[in-house]
Amino acid sequence: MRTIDDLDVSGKRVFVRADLNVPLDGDRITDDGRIRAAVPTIEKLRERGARVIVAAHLGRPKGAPDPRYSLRPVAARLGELLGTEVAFADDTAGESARATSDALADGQVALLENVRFEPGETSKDDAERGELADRLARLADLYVGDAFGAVHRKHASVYDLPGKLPHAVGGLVLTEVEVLRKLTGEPQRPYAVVLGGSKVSDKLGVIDNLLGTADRLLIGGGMVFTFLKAQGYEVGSSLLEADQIDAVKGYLERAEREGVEIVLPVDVVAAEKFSADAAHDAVGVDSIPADRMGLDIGPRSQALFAEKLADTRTVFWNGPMGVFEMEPYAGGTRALARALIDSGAFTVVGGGDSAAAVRALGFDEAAFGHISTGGGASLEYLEGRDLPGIDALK
Ligand SMILES: Nc1ncnc2c1ncn2[C@@H]1O[C@H](COP(=O)(O)OP(=O)(O)OP(=O)(O)O)[C@@H](O)[C@H]1O
Ligand SMILES: O=C(O)[C@H](O)COP(=O)(O)O
Repeated sequence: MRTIDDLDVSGKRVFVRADLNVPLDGDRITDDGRIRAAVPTIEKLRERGARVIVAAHLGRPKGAPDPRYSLRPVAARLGELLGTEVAFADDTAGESARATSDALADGQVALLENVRFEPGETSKDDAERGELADRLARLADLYVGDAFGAVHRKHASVYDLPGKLPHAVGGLVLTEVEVLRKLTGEPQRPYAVVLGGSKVSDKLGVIDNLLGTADRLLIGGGMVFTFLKAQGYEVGSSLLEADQIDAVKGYLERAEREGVEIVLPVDVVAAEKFSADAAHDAVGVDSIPADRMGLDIGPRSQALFAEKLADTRTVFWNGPMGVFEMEPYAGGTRALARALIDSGAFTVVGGGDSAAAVRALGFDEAAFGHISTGGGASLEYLEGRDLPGIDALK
């Protein structure tokens, strides 16, 4: 793969696909880790006289403009971090984008509005994605793929656009891949993978593959309830992927056959509603009330998970153990991060919210082996799957 050092960027319009999918509270950015991670590549291109056009997605809007998912606040933060103004285009590939791109001088930076406001970005239809990629290609002379957190998505700006412009891989993607490679070769054992979070349907599928490589799989977060249901427990109004229950039963059987230990919570914090001030209690997994939802793993599970991690030598963790953004449900994630540090294992934490949780809960990032910007992307890399956003750069 060509890197940005192989490109002659001076005076050229360089399209950088970054992952700037940061958590927001209204229009306040609650963790800017992904923006910080995007800065070095942009900075390097600017220094070499490029006109940098940054594109990214935010959240999962439905292929149409939605002010809740505007990247405007991100443009402001990116400008602060770069120490220069970042122009903002009100659309992604329309008139504003063209005018903004045309107005850039050497060394200047612009950010386009959320690429997912365009239905072509996430379309399953090759022609529809191709049409958007054609419009994006007209904005630039060169393409740099640096959105590590989104390289597992076969999306127009990640997968189709590099085919239409001379392209290179960005520094963030290179760094991430270099670290993750350590986990795919011969990881030091015991090797544990901890899965949590809320993108349950996305991530349940990786388990089958992980059973072939990990010695131990610890399950927390919203992922828990499909497992509990598969074991015959009632889960109240917790997150549940009902159509995955049979698949999960299969994973449990395969794990048993192959001697991979799957560690599930023994208690959860069950709340009346999805709110910080809702009534909540820790209950055994066999007694989740029908009108409550599990929003964190409970104290007995925290102790169990710490015990199961104590002797590990390598750990990959993706997905918070609970809704850490609300203090009553942050205990599981806090305890897990502490247990990882105490284990002394080589630990990779992956994912936008997982990394944000580590920082929000006050842990020192240096206490972990690596904090990756990609959650789903890292998991798919570890599975050995083809990643469209990397393949397209080859
Ligand atoms: N039991 C639960 N019920 C509902 N939401 C949960 C639960 N446990 C955790 N979460 C939520 O999961 C979210 C993070 O999940 P997600 O799968 O997106 O992780 P991530 O680290 O951001 O990975 P990625 O980079 O793939 O998005 C958090 O916002 C957290 O509040
Ligand atoms: O948050 C992430 O993992 C990446 O930004 C990709 O987002 P997505 O899961 O909505 O495609």
